[in-house]
Amino acid sequence: MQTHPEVIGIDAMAAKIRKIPNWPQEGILFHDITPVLQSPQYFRLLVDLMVYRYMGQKIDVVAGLDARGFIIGAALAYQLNVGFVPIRKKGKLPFTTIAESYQLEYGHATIEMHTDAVKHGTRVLLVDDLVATGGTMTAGVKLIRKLGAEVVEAAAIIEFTDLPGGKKIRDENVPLFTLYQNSGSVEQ
Ligand SMILES: O=P(O)(O)OC[C@H]1O[C@H](OP(=O)(O)OP(=O)(O)O)[C@H](O)[C@@H]1O
Ligand SMILES: Nc1ncnc2[nH]cnc12
Repeated sequence: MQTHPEVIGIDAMAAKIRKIPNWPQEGILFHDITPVLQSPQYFRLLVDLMVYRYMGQKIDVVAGLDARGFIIGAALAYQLNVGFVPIRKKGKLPFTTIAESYQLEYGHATIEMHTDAVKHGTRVLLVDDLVATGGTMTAGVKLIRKLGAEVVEAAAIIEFTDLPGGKKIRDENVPLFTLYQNSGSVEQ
């Protein structure tokens, strides 16, 4: 019998995202991207799909949101041949910072950015793994804009369609690009 190689595509990549019910708290269906990152084929697909989207868009810098946005964002920045800026959870950056507090699906947090990370007019691509309520991504947009830079687009692997994150980001006049959309809080 003939065997067929696994078809590598967005649907197959999405199927690799592991769903953990009630983590980190009751009622949350946690979407764990580590199986995607562990696979050389799917990690490459994920980064390459974003590289092809942004390679002609005159991106000056990729900003990644703590912590999973660092993994995708740094690989993307390397391939686009631009710098990488980490937007970190409060208290981790050593130089002068600006801060923004926000709510997310399972709590609240504050993120910070170095004041010299971007300049007026810098064209920034903002990256994370997942958009749920959009609180984290929107806080990132606000930080970048406080420094006078432009958010060309916000990009993530997953967008939850049953939460208002996508709308919240687009209401800030920031285009949102996601590879995969699902009703995140409901077991499929
Ligand atoms: O759209 P939102 O409701 O804001 O949720 C999305 C954010 O939540 C997760 O990060 P988390 O704060 O759990 O941090 P981690 O990456 O350090 O786990 C995820 O990686 C996004 O950054
Ligand atoms: N359900 C979820 N899974 C993974 N990361 C998240 N960030 C916010 N909500 C999340």
